[in-house]
Amino acid sequence: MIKILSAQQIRALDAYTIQHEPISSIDLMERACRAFVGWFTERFDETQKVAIVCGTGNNGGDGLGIARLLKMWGYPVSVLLIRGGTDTEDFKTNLERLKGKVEVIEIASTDSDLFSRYDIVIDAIFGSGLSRPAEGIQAAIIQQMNQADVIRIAVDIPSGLQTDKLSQGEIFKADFTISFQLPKLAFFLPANHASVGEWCLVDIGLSKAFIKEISSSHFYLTSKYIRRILKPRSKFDHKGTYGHALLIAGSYGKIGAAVLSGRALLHAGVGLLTLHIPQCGYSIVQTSLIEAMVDVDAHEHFLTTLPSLDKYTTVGVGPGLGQDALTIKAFGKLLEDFRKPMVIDADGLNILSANRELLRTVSPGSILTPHPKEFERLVGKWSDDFDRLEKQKALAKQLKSVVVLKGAYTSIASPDGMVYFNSTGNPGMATGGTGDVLTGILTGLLAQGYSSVDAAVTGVYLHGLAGDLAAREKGMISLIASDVIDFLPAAFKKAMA
Ligand SMILES: NC(=O)C1=CN([C@@H]2O[C@H](COP(=O)(O)OP(=O)(O)OC[C@H]3O[C@@H](n4cnc5c(N)ncnc54)[C@H](OP(=O)(O)O)[C@@H]3O)[C@@H](O)[C@H]2O)[C@H](O)CC1
Ligand SMILES: [K+]
Repeated sequence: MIKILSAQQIRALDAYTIQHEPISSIDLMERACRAFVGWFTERFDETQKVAIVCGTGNNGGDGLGIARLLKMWGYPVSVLLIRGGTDTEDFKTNLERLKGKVEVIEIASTDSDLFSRYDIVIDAIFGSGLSRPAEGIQAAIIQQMNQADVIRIAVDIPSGLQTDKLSQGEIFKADFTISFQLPKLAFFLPANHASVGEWCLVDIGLSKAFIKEISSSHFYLTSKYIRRILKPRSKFDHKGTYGHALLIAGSYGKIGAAVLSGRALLHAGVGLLTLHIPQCGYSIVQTSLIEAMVDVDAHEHFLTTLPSLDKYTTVGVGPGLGQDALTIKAFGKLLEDFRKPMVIDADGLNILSANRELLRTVSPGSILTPHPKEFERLVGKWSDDFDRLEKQKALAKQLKSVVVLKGAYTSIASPDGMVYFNSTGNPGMATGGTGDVLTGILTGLLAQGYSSVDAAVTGVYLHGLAGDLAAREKGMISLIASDVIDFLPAAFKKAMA
């Protein structure tokens, strides 16, 4: 997985690389400029008229170097320079190198058609050195860039966006952000999507030894990391090796949630599956999930009783459960009696929110899978995405469990304060039942003996990967939860290849 470092750590990484490679800072900047231009020239041809808006720090220095290289590549490029703040040495060097090659226009005020003659605007005003909201002429120019009818590309991080803190004021709204070597925490927070756009990393050869050594509590999941976790099967394995899961789900009119979750659970590789459902679901489940055993509740419509629990490796509970008073009672008894890690989702989470005394009976090592609304019921309102992240970490610590907060970059908080951001999935998955599918996958992995954190990161990754494979085949609009299950085998194969 890829470490997500703070602005301060990135500066330390810079300095370490310069010192130990060794490489001069201007040559490291040149490497960054080349990496950016490599990305750019693959996507845009020389007919594009380019404006590069530069500040006077190293982000601006990057912009000047990029201008020189693009000019060499034959692009019609101009530099718009905003003075203010100290000129860094590398900025000055690159300004010197630009003389006589590229037009540099110093701008001290905005006028409405500043960008009307360009096709692409590259933002190199501020990078990871931003320490306060953009103001004055910088803020006005950023606003002007955002209003122009151009393609907007940010160098390293959109100007005005803080790397790892709450951002305020004008922020550049990039269509693309080309970031050096490592992603920034800001990229994973929902509120920043409009500013970051589609981001990608370019390698500028920063010290791998330093990155290995430095500690971080935020990570970005990669296929390589997931591959290392997934365990291949061995010849002498048998059904028992892969656990016996109990799935408690479904109520009258919502038996589908139990079927979706059960199907996903089976495809996640569990050895045996028993579904506990109300009587109204008996023939539906026996017909649609022939590989699963069924244990029927005493009630016709919803959960009121529990089977004996000791033969089950793990329990998944919540999809389509409902919140009848008798269900709440049975759920409370489940938490009391089943003292092993379990997966709690949907109405299981809503029952916890409405009966907070039950929170202390959640078995340590469990996995909770709220979407933002369920999360708000659990922890209350948050002021911004950073506050939400802190609440997620705090809940994971309080329950000694893993909290999976579903969304564009689903985040997985472990009890020890680590947070993993998922790298798969797509908006086509915002459709009924995909949460039930995730619950099934997580329960299936937990039943096979994966640790709660490994089951959560792997399950979330595979769930999103299956959704990506399904979207590639069927498009995002028509994608439904069953498609995610259908592509789960391909996701496992791809992740283990
Ligand atoms: N390893 C790498 O990732 C490399 C990154 N490079 C590039 O370097 C920038 C970071 O450059 P830096 O000089 O640290 O800072 P910025 O260019 O982002 O900002 C310039 C200065 O602006 C001042 N500042 C901060 N906030 C504001 C504000 N709101 N208004 C006005 N001025 C502001 C601040 O100085 P102060 O003393 O005023 O705090 C900044 O120093 C990184 O993003 C990359 O693009 C290297 O090129 C190669 C390696
Ligand atoms: K920038």
